[in-house]
Amino acid sequence: MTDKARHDAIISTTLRLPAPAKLNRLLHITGRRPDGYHELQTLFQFLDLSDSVTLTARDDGQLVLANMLDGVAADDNLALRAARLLKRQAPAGIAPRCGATLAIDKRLPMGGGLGGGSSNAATVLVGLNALWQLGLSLDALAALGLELGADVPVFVKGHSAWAEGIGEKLTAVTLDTPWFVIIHPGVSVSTPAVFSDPQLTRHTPPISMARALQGGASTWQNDCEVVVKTHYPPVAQALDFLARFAPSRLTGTGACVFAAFDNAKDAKHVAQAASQYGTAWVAKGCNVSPLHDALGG
Ligand SMILES: C[C@@](CO)(OP(=O)(O)O)[C@H](O)COP(=O)(O)OP(=O)(O)OC[C@H]1O[C@@H](n2ccc(N)nc2=O)[C@H](O)[C@@H]1O
Ligand SMILES: Nc1ncnc2c1ncn2[C@@H]1O[C@H](COP(=O)(O)OP(=O)(O)O)[C@@H](O)[C@H]1O
Repeated sequence: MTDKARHDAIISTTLRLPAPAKLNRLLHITGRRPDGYHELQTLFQFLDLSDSVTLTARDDGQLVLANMLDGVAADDNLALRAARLLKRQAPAGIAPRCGATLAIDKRLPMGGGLGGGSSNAATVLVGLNALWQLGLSLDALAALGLELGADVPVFVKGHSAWAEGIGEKLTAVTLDTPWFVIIHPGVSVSTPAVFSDPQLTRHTPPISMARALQGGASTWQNDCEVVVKTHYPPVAQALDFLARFAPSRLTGTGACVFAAFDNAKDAKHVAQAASQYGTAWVAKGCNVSPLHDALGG
């Protein structure tokens, strides 16, 4: 098929894809790099709780955001930035006609530690790679995604992972898949502010992946928790509420907190009782990202 025939075959295509949330089941900060970024060890897991991203191919070469997100300028929107970045990788013959309209149906709280923005970006990279038939590997897309944010590669790769570096050195792992109650305590936590806090634990001794997995969920900690609890009392209150039922943790730099349950019934019961602590969701952990499920693995 010529480049033009290939392109003509796809211009009327629309893909509606999930952009799932993630949890950091464990998050250790093990050092600080000369560029100010922090070295991490983390266990990423996806949730069956997602934004939805609709990608409609267009042949005028334009990249258009169909809807704006509150407080995010179009040029800063990670979904649009991902599309622009990918378009620059298209072969010269078809690049001028690689266009798309992007519509984001937001369910995930922004800046909540669930990685929604990074996930939107990853879904756009993976989805437009398919729509424009660019044939880039997941590894190549993950490397591109890292230019947009430390969390983008894991969403591109699409499997629960042990991550090191700034979150980009990924080893796929299989974790337990409990039901989670996730609470957003209604405050906004700034990731840069947490990482620049003088009180942050920055030198947790690195552990091996095997040891982290052997220890199991009861041993998993988040090094950002102390600082975030101190500055945001509603986060501390939501953690204390969940801890009445099961071990509770912060995800990422917050503000969302979570706890794991064996069954949906118990999780729903706790979520219903959580209303005074914020917005609560019940979601199941998954080892394969809903994005990759939707694309057929
Ligand atoms: C720490 C995590 C864990 O998942 O937190 P959440 O953002 O999900 O809460 C992430 O790695 C965050 O990833 P992401 O949100 O993509 O971060 P970026 O945009 O790359 O960085 C935002 C800012 O956080 C700081 N930062 C981020 C990651 C890191 N490993 N070290 C850092 O010091 C830097 O100040 C950077 O300017
Ligand atoms: N498509 C997007 N969805 C969500 N947030 C976005 C998006 N594009 C840019 N952002 C910005 O990225 C920040 C981090 O968003 P998000 O990934 O949802 O949270 P976190 O990094 O805390 O897990 C938001 O506060 C917002 O300003």
